[in-house]
Amino acid sequence: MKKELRKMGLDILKSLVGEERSNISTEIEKSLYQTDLWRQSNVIGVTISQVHEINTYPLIKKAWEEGKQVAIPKCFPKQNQLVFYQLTSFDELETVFYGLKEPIVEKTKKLHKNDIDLMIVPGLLFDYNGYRIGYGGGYYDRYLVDFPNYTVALATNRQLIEEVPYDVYDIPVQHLITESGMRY
Ligand SMILES: Nc1nc2c(c(=O)[nH]1)N(C=O)[C@@H](CNc1ccc(C(=O)N[C@@H](CCC(=O)O)C(=O)O)cc1)CN2
Ligand SMILES: Nc1ncnc2c1ncn2[C@@H]1O[C@H](COP(=O)(O)OP(=O)(O)OP(=O)(O)O)[C@@H](O)[C@H]1O
Repeated sequence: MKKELRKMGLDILKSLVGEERSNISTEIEKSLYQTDLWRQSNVIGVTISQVHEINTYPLIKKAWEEGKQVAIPKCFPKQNQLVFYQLTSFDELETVFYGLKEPIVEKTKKLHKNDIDLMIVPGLLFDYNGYRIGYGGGYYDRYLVDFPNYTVALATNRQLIEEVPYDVYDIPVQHLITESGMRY
């Protein structure tokens, strides 16, 4: 079930191309910047987007411009664990498995969970209760168990569906922002 939905979510993201893709990204960004979530957060946790994902590069640049700190995850696959590092320049990234870009440990400083004010959680499909389908690593579900601050996801309206099946360990996101604004 989750597997088919994962493919569906991935297909939706991959179907976004050209001007439509950039318009959606811009609308999502504008909505995010208008929220208190963004304005009141000094440290933003966010992934380095891949080509088919909602573009996070502009958000990262905007955060730096506004004097915010940016925390980027690195995967530790053996424990399925994420650790966040403070990125101050795109030169501090390296490409790892699946073409994922991650912070270079030697060039960046580790950030503690409590220090991240707003976590932008990636996902492929979402429902109205904040349940999400991710890539299946369970990385975020594990990380968010004792995450004390705010969570938000960015997606196109097409990634928002009636109901996502969830398990006991799934942690819903608190907020979802699409090209129509903050949906919840
Ligand atoms: N840009 C970006 N970076 C990101 C994420 C993301 O969604 N987007 N992540 C979001 O979480 C984390 C990486 N997520 C990952 C999720 C799964 C696998 C993985 O190894 N998948 C296996 C199948 C796992 C299984 O089904 O048990 C595979 O593809 O072989 C790797 C990384 C952190 N960085
Ligand atoms: N808190 C947890 N403790 C132990 N195992 C977990 C936990 N959360 C998730 N898992 C395991 O991780 C695997 C993947 O979970 P799931 O399918 O929900 O991933 P996902 O939400 O799509 O991925 P992600 O959280 O990385 O975006 C599951 O097989 C589950 O057993």
